[in-house]
Amino acid sequence: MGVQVPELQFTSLEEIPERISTARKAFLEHRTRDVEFRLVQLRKFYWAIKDHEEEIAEACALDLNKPRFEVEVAESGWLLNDVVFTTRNLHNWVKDEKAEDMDLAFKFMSPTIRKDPLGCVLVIGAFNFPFQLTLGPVVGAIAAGNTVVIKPSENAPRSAAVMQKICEASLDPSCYHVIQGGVPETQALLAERWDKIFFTGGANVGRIIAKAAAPHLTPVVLELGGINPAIVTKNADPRLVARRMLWAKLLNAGQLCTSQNYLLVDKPLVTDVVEEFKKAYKEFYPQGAKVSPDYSRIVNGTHFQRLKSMLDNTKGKIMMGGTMDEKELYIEPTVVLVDSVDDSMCTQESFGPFIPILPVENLDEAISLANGVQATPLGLYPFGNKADVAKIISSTRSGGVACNDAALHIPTLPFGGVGESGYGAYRGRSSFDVWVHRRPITTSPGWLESILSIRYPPYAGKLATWKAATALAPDFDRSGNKVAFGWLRYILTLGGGSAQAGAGRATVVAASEYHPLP
Ligand SMILES: NC(=O)c1ccc[n+]([C@@H]2O[C@H](COP(=O)([O-])OP(=O)(O)OC[C@H]3O[C@@H](n4cnc5c(N)ncnc54)[C@H](O)[C@@H]3O)[C@@H](O)[C@H]2O)c1
Ligand SMILES: CC1=C(/C=C/C(C)=C/C=C/C(C)=C/C=C/C=C(C)/C=C/C=C(C)/C=C/C=C(\C)C=O)C(C)(C)CCC1
Repeated sequence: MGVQVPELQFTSLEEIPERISTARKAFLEHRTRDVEFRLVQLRKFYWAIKDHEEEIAEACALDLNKPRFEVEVAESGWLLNDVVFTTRNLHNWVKDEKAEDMDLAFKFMSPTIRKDPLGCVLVIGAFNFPFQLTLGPVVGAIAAGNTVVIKPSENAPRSAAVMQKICEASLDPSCYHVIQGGVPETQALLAERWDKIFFTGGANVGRIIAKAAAPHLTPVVLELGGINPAIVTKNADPRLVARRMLWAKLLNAGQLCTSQNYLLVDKPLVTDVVEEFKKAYKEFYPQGAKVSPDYSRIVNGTHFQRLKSMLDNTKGKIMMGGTMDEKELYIEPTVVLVDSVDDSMCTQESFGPFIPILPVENLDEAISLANGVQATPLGLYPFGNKADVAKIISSTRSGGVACNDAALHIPTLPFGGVGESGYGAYRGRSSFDVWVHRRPITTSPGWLESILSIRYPPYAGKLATWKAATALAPDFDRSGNKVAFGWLRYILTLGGGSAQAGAGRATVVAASEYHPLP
């Protein structure tokens, strides 16, 4: 350690519109259209992240007391891999796609899908994994050819300052801008028109973002939190449950949007699960979490007080942990046995190291409670045998599911919420897809004019030909049942059927309509 980390300086409010207009102008001048330009930006970005790894670690330590291992796995190392993965695949992702499922009649128009950049976009980051969650979406936005304005969270100020340094050291200053600030600066950004806004944070601010975007018809991605359940059936292994669930609450001291908020545990397993939590805690932190270099702190006093009042107000029984130190913003990993989902430990997203356990009679009760607490959380963590897990997945909804695990998300799988946990997904290829418009392009050759002339007035006598050429015949009856061998009948009668059959007819009928141009 010992590297100097810059202080965060807020951007002046007057400067914000000018910076946005520079970014917009750069897009309108097509500077980011060229794929080689994007690749060079990403490659320079990679080396800037690499060159600032010490500062990233120091900033994360100052902001959150984040352990070096977690920084390298989930911040700098995560981003470095993300950039390499993107640069390796970008030539493939940007390629025009041949449109699928096309009727032969339209194949002559060479239908393709172009992946067009959206324009000038805004990324607003969160504090908890500041580098990953702010610059991760930016990697995709650059790859897709957008110009980007980046607003890191002011709640991780040192990380925000280092992000600015990294961006300014590597990225084209006309296309990519970092704006620093809190609520007034974010509101100044939101007053402008964007081609997409990508927000990671809580649902309350998410609503503010969506409202601000609506008058401009700006599409929004909302990566929000969730009151994520873990469901533990009688067939689960208590040791595995405890080790994995505890891990999700040790990472960044539980300030992790994918960590479980509460556990619904089959009654006969509760004692064993609690005992295994104690064993795992002892194993992970033999001297306790407070003196360990491998345990983060709560980000600030406001969040500390919020968490403290959750614990103060619980009617549950503390089974493990429960200590805290406001001066150090330290809260111990804490297991609480509760008797209702209405307990203060379960009614809100803790975003901290709390592990409330609610005993349940059976799996049906667990599913019903989970759906009642929040029907669309960000993550869901079922523990049990194959049949239990299958039943849980098919009776619930969530952004993602990690069976027999906690908080896990493979870095290149699409990641995003559903319903109350947000909308839109990124990571891996989805980080590119989320930032492009799939623009269908067709080209109608001149020689097709005689066939296409069926669309022009006068219409008299043309409808029957049109229908015969284009109508798809159903392969199902009025009761909704699939008709066996329906396709054969349609082909034999030239009455419709599959796309291929329709295409054949279209060509035959259109050819019969052929009249040379006058
Ligand atoms: N789905 C995900 O990927 C993900 C990741 C991390 C965090 N989260 C969620 O984020 C929440 C915690 O993160 P946070 O506290 O940084 O989020 P937050 O909701 O406080 O949002 C932070 C951002 O919003 C801005 N902001 C705050 N109030 C505003 C207002 N009134 N008007 C305009 N802008 C405003 C801040 O300047 C900051 O940039 C948790 O709910 C967590 O679950 C979700
Ligand atoms: C190592 C070898 C192998 C493979 C081993 C495997 C598969 C190990 C897997 C380890 C995992 C899953 C480690 C995960 C660590 C994650 C950390 C520290 C933190 C992540 C935080 C994240 C993503 C935060 C996100 C936050 C969000 C979205 C919101 O708040 C073999 C078996 C292949 C070969 C031998 C060697």
